[in-house]
Amino acid sequence: MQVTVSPAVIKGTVTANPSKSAMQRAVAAALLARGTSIIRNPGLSNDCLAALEVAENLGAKIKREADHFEITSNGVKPFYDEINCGESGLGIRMFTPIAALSDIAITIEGHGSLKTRPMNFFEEVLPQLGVKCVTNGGKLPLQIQGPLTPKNITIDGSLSSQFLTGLLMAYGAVADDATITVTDLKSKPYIALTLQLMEHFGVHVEEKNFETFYFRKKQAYKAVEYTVEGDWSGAAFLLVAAAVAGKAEVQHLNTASAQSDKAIIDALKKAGAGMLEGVFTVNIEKGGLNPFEFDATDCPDLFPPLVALAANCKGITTIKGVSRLAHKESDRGLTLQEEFGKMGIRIDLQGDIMLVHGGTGIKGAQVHSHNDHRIAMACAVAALTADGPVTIDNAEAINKSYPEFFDHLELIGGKVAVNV
Ligand SMILES: O=C(O)C1=C[C@@H](OP(=O)(O)O)[C@@H](O)[C@H](O)C1
Ligand SMILES: C=C(OP(=O)(O)O)C(=O)O
Repeated sequence: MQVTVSPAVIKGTVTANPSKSAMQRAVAAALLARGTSIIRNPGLSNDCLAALEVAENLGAKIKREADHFEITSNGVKPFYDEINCGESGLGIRMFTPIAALSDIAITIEGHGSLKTRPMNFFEEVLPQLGVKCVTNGGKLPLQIQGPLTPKNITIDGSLSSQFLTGLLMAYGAVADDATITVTDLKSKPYIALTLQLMEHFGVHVEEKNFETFYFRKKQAYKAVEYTVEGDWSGAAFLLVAAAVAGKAEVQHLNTASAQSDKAIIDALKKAGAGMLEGVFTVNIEKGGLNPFEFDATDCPDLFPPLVALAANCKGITTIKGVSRLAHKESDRGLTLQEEFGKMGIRIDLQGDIMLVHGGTGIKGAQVHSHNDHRIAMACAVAALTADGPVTIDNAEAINKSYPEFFDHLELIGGKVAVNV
């Protein structure tokens, strides 16, 4: 799909889409529980749909109602010997240890960008927990056979927090007096979200300094009701759109959320945007547009909207944490540099630092998403203040996390044309 976004003034009200990070975790917890869980405000992005399909293949019965999903489970009891996690990094890294709770040999597949993302972790860690694991040279497909037996274990958290999320979720179902110790953990708030979700489903973990996670006694996930929060990661694009091109109200955003990407608020304040935060609503309008310094090491998904913001701020914005971007849907440091370069914005990559030379004028151009949803959305936001239309090739990439994105952009005044 090719989409053209033209310069426009932003004005309007929009409701944030459901968080795929929260939804995928809730689906996993509902699978691990015994009984029927109700998931309200469910996400329907590709990553969420993949999680629902994996949960079904691992034994859950899923019923879709008008405004919620009912997930009935009796724990992990695989129906199939293969699961497919689509393109979701969280999906594969969370469901692999969960699938390993069963003693059935399972092949774990995915497609698109997931095929190139590193999975060596499993080969190194799962055998220590009694799980046979073979990867394809550190990539997909994975062949595993459990059952996973929790032990005191030390893991490296520097590549991704998602592996730890998977182990925590799986330990939650079976561990009795076992500790996971993690060194050099990145993306810590995502672990806070995991622990919050587990607590909601009745499983408590004793966490210290995000270094040790102790499971004191055997617990069981409980089937409960859960409402998926609005997504700060997707909303970040709408908030930046308003901050550079007008004003907007974004609803259904929990300003006390554990979501990592709530940190977009800090960056917007630094850049001088006018902001009014309610409990579940953010009002935002164009302000200063000053260059800013920001550390995105623990909220790497904010890089693309931050670059769209920085492109509009006159001067050099410094964003730390580029090394976290190499293994996302694309190598995001490089793809941002390449695609914003086409729009006349210079980006320098200096080790872990990104320098965005903003305020030099954004040019209309033809850009490519590299099959990366956040690159497509960042280019669309940059288009709002460009000197002409920006045409985005492979714009359907947005479906991975935010299928409603172009509709939402239009709702607040964006000029969007889908080219046939
Ligand atoms: O747990 C999650 O929901 C996620 C964790 C982050 O990954 P890393 O821990 O690899 O940074 C983030 O980039 C990803 O989009 C979603
Ligand atoms: C990196 C992302 O997701 P995941 O790692 O779950 O595929 C993302 O949504 O930007």
